[in-house]
Amino acid sequence: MKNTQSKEIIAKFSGSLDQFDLSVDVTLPARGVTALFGRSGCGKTTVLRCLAGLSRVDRGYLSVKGKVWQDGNYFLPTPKRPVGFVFQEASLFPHLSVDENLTFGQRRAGDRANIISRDDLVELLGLGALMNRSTHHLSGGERQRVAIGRALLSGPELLLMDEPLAALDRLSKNEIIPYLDRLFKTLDIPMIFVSHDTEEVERLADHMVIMDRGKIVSNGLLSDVLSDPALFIAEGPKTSSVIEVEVVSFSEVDKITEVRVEGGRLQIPGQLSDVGSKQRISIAANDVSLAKEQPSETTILNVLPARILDIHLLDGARCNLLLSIGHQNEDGARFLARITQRSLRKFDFAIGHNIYAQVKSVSMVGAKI
Ligand SMILES: Nc1ncnc2c1ncn2[C@@H]1O[C@H](COP(=O)(O)OP(=O)(O)OP(=O)(O)O)[C@@H](O)[C@H]1O
Repeated sequence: MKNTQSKEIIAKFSGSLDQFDLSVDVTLPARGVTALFGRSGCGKTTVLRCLAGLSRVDRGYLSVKGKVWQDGNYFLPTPKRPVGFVFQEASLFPHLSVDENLTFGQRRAGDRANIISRDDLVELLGLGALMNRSTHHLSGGERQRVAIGRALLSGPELLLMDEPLAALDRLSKNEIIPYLDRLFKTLDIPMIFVSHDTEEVERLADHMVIMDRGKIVSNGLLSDVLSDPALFIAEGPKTSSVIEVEVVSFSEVDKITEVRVEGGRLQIPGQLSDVGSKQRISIAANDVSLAKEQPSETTILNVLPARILDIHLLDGARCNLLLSIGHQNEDGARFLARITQRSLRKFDFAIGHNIYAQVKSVSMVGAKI
């Protein structure tokens, strides 16, 4: 296997597969979770299959953390790729217990290095009480926890997950996400998961890639991609932006948490977590309204000085505005506001204007280390 200087993942796949045209050229981080997002049929699973070596296009190149897995002359076959693959439905061995399923994964590792000890994995995934159980009677969420554990014990250098939570209902998703969140933060390998669900992406991903019709249309930090006003995902009714914050204080009197964001501060009802901790919050574009002057009397807790960085007209009556917190420069945390085009005209809002953003509600997404 050849080596290259790049320590990231470089993936270039182009060609036709069963009449589907794929044209992907992307560089992904070597650590953390990347969400692969896009409409049904845009090619997400096909990209995962190419990464795993299960599909082969005419022109393919893949290097993972400095090792070339394929290029014009060389193709590392699937069984030799150090990849953990998790599918939508956990394909556990029904005749084996949870413990034995994990052992099977461990055997696959051969002489590949452990990326996590079995004990730590069992602890982080909360599998201790399930070890002697047959896989027949596990819940969907439990099955997926075992499947992810088994994949990670096989010593992968890349973890690929194809809609691992899609078969679960909302309650089961809410149950499994904290386990995955804790686990993923401890792993030093790149993890790529396909998802349709922005809530799960906001919670688990650090990086986001958006596909459309076999091509990559956006690739970057989760917060940057989610706040791109021109992307099709910013057009939906539930569009929201994700911002990293630090908890600054909690008022026992009125139970309000104050957090610091780039360029300002926000107040959030309830006790979020310990002072000093890093968190991730989400602001729905529909919950943001704009004012030209600072409103003198309002019940809204968060009225933020902000600058308009971009305006994107949507079909119909509405538009998305990209805002940056603060009036002094454009380095503040960025988020989207959704207003009507009538209001845009009435107040004559334009790129570069300083305005006041009234944020009606902020929701906690999860803890970030
Ligand atoms: N085995 C196959 N034979 C023929 N065409 C296929 C096959 N698998 C996928 N395709 C086609 O390739 C295209 C991309 O499919 P792919 O499964 O990669 O999309 P996707 O983004 O993962 O979709 P979804 O979100 O619905 O799972 C689609 O047009 C699909 O119909």
